[in-house]
Amino acid sequence: MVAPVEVPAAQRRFSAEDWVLLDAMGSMPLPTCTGRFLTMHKRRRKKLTTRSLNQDHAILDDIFHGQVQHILNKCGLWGFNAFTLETVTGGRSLPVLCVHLFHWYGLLDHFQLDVVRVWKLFSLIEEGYHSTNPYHNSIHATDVTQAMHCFLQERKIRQHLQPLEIMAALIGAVAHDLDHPGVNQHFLISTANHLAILYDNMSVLENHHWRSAIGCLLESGLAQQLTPYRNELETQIRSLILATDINRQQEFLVKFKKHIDDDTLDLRNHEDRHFILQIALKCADISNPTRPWDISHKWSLKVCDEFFRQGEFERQLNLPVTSICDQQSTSVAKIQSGFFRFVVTPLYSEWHRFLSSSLSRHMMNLLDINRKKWEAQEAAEQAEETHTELSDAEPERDISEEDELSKAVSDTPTIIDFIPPPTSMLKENRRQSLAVPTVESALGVRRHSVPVNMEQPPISRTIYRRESLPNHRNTPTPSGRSTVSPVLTDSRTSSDHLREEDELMRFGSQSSILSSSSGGHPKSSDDQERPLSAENLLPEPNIASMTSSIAAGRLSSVLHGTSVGPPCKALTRQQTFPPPQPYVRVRYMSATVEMSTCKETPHEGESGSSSSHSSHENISSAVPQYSIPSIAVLSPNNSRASELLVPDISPSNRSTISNNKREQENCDKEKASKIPKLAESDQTFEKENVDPRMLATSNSLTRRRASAPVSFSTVTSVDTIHPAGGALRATDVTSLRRGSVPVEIARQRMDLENRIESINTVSSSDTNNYHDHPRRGSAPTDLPPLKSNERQNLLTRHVSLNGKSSRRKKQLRRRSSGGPETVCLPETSSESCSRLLLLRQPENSDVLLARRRGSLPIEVLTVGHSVC
Ligand SMILES: Nc1ncnc2c1ncn2[C@@H]1O[C@@H]2COP(=O)(O)O[C@H]2[C@H]1O
Ligand SMILES: [Zn+2]
Repeated sequence: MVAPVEVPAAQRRFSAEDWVLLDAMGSMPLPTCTGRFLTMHKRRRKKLTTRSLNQDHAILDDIFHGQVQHILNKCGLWGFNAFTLETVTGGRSLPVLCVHLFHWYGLLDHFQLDVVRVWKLFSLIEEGYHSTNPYHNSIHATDVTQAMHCFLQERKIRQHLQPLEIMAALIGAVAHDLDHPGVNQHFLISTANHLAILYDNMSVLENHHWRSAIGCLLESGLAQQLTPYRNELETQIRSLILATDINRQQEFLVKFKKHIDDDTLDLRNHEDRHFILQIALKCADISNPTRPWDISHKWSLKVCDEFFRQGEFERQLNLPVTSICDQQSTSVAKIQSGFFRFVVTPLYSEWHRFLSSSLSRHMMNLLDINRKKWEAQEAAEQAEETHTELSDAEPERDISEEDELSKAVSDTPTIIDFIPPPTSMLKENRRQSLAVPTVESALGVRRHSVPVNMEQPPISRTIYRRESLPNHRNTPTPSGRSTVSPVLTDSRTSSDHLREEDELMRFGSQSSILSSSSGGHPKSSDDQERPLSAENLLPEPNIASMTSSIAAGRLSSVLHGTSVGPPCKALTRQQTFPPPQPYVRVRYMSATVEMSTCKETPHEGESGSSSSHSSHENISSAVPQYSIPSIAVLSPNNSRASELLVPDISPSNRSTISNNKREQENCDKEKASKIPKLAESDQTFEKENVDPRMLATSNSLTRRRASAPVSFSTVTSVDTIHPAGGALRATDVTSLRRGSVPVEIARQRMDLENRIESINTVSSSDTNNYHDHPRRGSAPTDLPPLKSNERQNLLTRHVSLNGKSSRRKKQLRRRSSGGPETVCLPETSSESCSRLLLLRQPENSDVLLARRRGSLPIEVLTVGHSVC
């Protein structure tokens, strides 16, 4: 073992425990590197219904040829059902459809392509989709490709299309979500996923999708057959897939609208054709709402299933639950109504204006029919909720007209829920552990475990804050108000909807302007604070993110600019799914993402990296050897890997997308590395979600940030459960407890009864002691006592991210992002823990309720309610 004292100054960031583990890891055999570069270690392959029979004896064919042919013959119709094709092809709908289309368009003949390689390409792509994703799986790729095929048939488009453009459009469509992990970019950023770091939080998924697509082209051998066209083909695929970033929706919509208004699109022009193909792919990507109801409905359920699954992961990780992913406070109908209205309708209206064909009319009709069905379902749900509330509500409490109005639109997600704010905002002061909220703010924009100390804009219930956003979007004005434009007010009537949409549009374009300009601004010190995420709160060269002691040293040298050993070319890779529990996280963070050929680590889709060119030089040597099955993207075996990573943007290629200023910027910035961002980070903070046992007590207590569990080295027995605040020393509470989520680390053994009992035994002096100390995180904060009607509001009002509120008894169900407000102290030598309940005296139950923040368990709320 290497003692810390012997470590050179440059490496002193490792703790003693790190060195023990590093030493142990150094002696472990390294797994074999396959050059795979994926969002997961393992991916369960789809299980075909007849696999057990045909695997061994090939006695059964999974493909029902007659039916397949029948469906393929009709694949130009909008009523196409990808699920049916998936069934009759025995789970191979993607390669079956794509090979058929390559034949149909004459691409095999035109480019003299080997059909076996073509089949291999699409098989690889199919394999690259996660069959475990409810929505982002290969059937979605089939569906989008078929929609793209329909659009390519449109008179306005097809007459000018070139074979290369058709091929790029089909490959772009089928690979546009390749290796999608089933969670959105926000989640990847929040958990500091290796992809988010690699792409500097910009179009993280889309960058990964297009690179994976190029990897498949190489691995299938098709790229070699297409040598004369490769640069152009890859450039187009890249540009098409990057356009599917939902964050760029407004950017494209505004541009498209303007083109149509000014009648400036000339499809004889290559640039214009490419722009229309980008729009076509965007439309195809969100085409499911415009399909016949039975198909559309199925997709809706699937996409919400995936959202809710993400919500559960967020809950498990003690992250704020994304509004549309929170099954406890939203519904499929609400999500669909919002998505249809705010995302699909604006884009499809323009698409219809452009195409002006029978297909576009048909799609608009179906969209309208489907939207009405979801809205009817949403209204029925709301009526039921109202009914439940009325029957449960106190008799004297009338629901005012205003309440009714706000209820009607209360929980429908708006555009802000689907099209997230610019990533630049996420980089700002993102802290969860903030100070004392006011009653007004709690009533206005509070949701879940987001801090409630938000500044309120002058217009009541105006949205400018949503969950997971930085707390200060804009520099406050001298009056302390945010300068962010009001986006949406809730006190609207149906006649206000048009105006509202205008406002939403304005917000959207603001978003994209902000987004695209973010990179141009010099980074303030605030900008440099990395977004809240599990790994960001880990000590940088933590053992958890190392693959070997050699790699650790190398990564350390990359991160900290030291010269320990030869330059390192490997970044570490973590498992995205399932998200590890905070305390077992270290176990999951072992696989590596290979950056061996990553001469530079470019990213596309967004500007914003201020990284320097030099950093890539540090990433250039041996690769930790791991076996990660799946598609090769950045493999050293890839003959053109360096070109792949630094796409050849020749002047001619550049012209392809020259009308897209943002992508040009991206090309210019491709040589920027992500590493300096890590190196710049503020080293004075510990990271969250680290294995608590690996943190020194003093560090963990003083540097604790945000929502991760905290660890204490204090050794207490499970028998010494402290009764409420009575045994909770002020120093424990104030210095130990920080962050906005519960601090459960060890097992929780105490049931609700115990807690209730404990509540009743808390003494006022202890409570006062507790409140005397600076508060951070989600423990109740000091608020003025509430009047009874305010209390009623707090108890029953549901406040959404949108700032919309309604009184919903339902919301009294669990709303926290974590478990009970307990502090468990893991022992170093045994498993036992003790818990400290941060409780209050019974007579202060009003205050308790008023102080409710997201992480407080609902049981405690209920207790408080019952003693009112
Ligand atoms: N029916 C739907 N309801 C809600 N969101 C959807 C629906 N269809 C598509 N989306 C979202 O729109 C996104 C478009 O890009 P993705 O396919 O990456 O991910 C998609 C989903 O997040
Ligand atoms: Zn998609």
